[in-house]
Amino acid sequence: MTDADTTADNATLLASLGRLSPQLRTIFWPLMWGLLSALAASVVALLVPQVYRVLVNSALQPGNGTKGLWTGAAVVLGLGILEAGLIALRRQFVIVPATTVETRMRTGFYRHLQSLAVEFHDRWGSGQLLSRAMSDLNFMRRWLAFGAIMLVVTALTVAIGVALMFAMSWELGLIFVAAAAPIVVFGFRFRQSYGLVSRRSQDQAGDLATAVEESVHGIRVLKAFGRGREALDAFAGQAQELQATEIHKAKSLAVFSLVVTLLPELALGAGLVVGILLVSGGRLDVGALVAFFATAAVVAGPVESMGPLMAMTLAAKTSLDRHFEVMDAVNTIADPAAPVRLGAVRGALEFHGVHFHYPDTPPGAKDLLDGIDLKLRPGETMALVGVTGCGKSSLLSLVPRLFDVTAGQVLLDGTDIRRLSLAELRRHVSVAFEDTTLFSNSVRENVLLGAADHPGLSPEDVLAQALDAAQAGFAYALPDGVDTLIGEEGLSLSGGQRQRIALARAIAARPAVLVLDDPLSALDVNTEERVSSRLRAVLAGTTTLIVAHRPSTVAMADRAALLQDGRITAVGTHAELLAGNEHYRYVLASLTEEPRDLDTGLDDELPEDFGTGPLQTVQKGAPA
Ligand SMILES: Nc1ncnc2c1ncn2[C@@H]1O[C@H](COP(=O)(O)OP(=O)(O)OP(=O)(O)O)[C@@H](O)[C@H]1O
Repeated sequence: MTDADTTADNATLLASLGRLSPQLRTIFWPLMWGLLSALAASVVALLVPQVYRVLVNSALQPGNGTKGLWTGAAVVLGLGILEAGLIALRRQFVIVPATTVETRMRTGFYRHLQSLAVEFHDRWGSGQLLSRAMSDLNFMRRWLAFGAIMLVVTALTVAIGVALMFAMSWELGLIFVAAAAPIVVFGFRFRQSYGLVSRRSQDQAGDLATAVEESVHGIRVLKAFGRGREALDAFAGQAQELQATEIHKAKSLAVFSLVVTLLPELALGAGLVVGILLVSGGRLDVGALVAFFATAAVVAGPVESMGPLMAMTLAAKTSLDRHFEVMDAVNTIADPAAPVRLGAVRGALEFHGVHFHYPDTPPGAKDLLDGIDLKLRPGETMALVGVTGCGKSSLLSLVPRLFDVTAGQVLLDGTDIRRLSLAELRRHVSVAFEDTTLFSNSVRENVLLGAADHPGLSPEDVLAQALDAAQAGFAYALPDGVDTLIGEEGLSLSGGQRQRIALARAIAARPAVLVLDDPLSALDVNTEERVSSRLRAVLAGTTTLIVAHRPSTVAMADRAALLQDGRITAVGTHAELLAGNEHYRYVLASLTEEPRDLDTGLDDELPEDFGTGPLQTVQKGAPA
């Protein structure tokens, strides 16, 4: 569970449920009609005992025959059919509005997740987000369509039923209420304890979902290291914790239900004795006594269902609290109030006095980036070199504003990137990470994910050029060519193939600034050389900042910058730095030429019809 989860919202029930009101405004009338239908069904159910009363009293009158009996039976049957029809009507009224609210809230949740900064996603487990997006909203819908309406209707049914009982006999009414009062007190205490345990269970279910998600993702590592047993043990432990919570939950619900069922039964027993005494004393007629017990039977159902309905309402509160915990998370990386528009971008990138530390850095600790000054000329390729963990990836993540600087500025063509809209910034800046993420889509859709319209170039041209530049021609030889499904639910690609698709994606966006976080690490030296030489041509007009883990990657850059102790301590050509900087030589010596995930590139032969014409160079801002 994350820190964020522990902020268990202590908002009152009404305050939490009240947050639904903006959603309810648009579905107010269908919901009202649903409520009225349910209420009418209850009133009809309460009318039946009154018919019994008339029936019994008239049937017991000497000489009345059976005529009234049949009429009474027909009325009871008619009321029964009416009640069933009204219940069906309630379902009809609420089903569309409730699912509409659920869909709307789920879409809003997804939109909000997309907009939240990486820093938020670092803190929250994916299972927690998944369970909030799916099961919590699903539960909220069920509560809205059934629980909320039935709670109101149940309370009103009990109130009307008790009033009718008092009207028939205040003595019997008092006995029933005497039994109902402890239920209210007990119900109130139950509300508090059940709310806590229900929250715990929902959080634990979210953690369990995270565990499943992580082990599915990491199945290769778990298998390769033979850690399946440990993962299973850890999972079983978590599952048992959830089981214990669920048992606790079920037990407290069982105790509540016991009290709620037992007390009315005791009241009915006592009522029967008192009722017979009243009838024999002539203070109550037999019809009223029968009607009283028939009404008590109708009201007993709602009284018994009060517990589960209250519990459902509390769980719905928990679900809503969990939903709004995410919705209330502030987007720390947002558009400025009045964004500056850059127009044509040259691609001059500058880090000016940049400081940065992650949000979880202890106070007083030295910044990870401690005053970075670095200028990249338009069209220049700059390699970023430094020992492992010195902050290279972190520095790169500042350019597309995955994180914001904590001090200083990152400037694009002299403008602080925080003054641009995120959409504009990310149109100009494209990224490829070492750790590639491909979506469950075709190669084409993955590559063209961020591709903008380019005058004079069809999407097919952009795709072909990007695949060529990334030396990812193997895509044409896949079973369905570039329409082959890849990603989690598609064809498995090698590490190097994935990297090249991701690189093609970054290139297809044809950005002014390309940020590459060691995107060639999984390639063998020969393939890397081919990719590098194509990249050099393709990136001729694109400013590129590339993290290099291998000397060959450094060699393709115009200049290299050395990141050391949070600062850029040297900038120059590879040859200059090699000749004049000891730390640079030390870092380069520690870099390996071996790819971490060997990808031979043997499958890279291009189909005959690919790339036979003069290949166009992807130049920013101008059609090739
Ligand atoms: N999201 C994060 N939250 C908190 N700390 C982080 C986060 N990402 C990285 N760090 C920490 O910041 C430091 C620098 O990490 P970074 O990935 O930027 O280094 P790097 O130079 O790119 O390393 P490498 O060469 O091994 O890829 C590390 O100590 C790392 O643990």
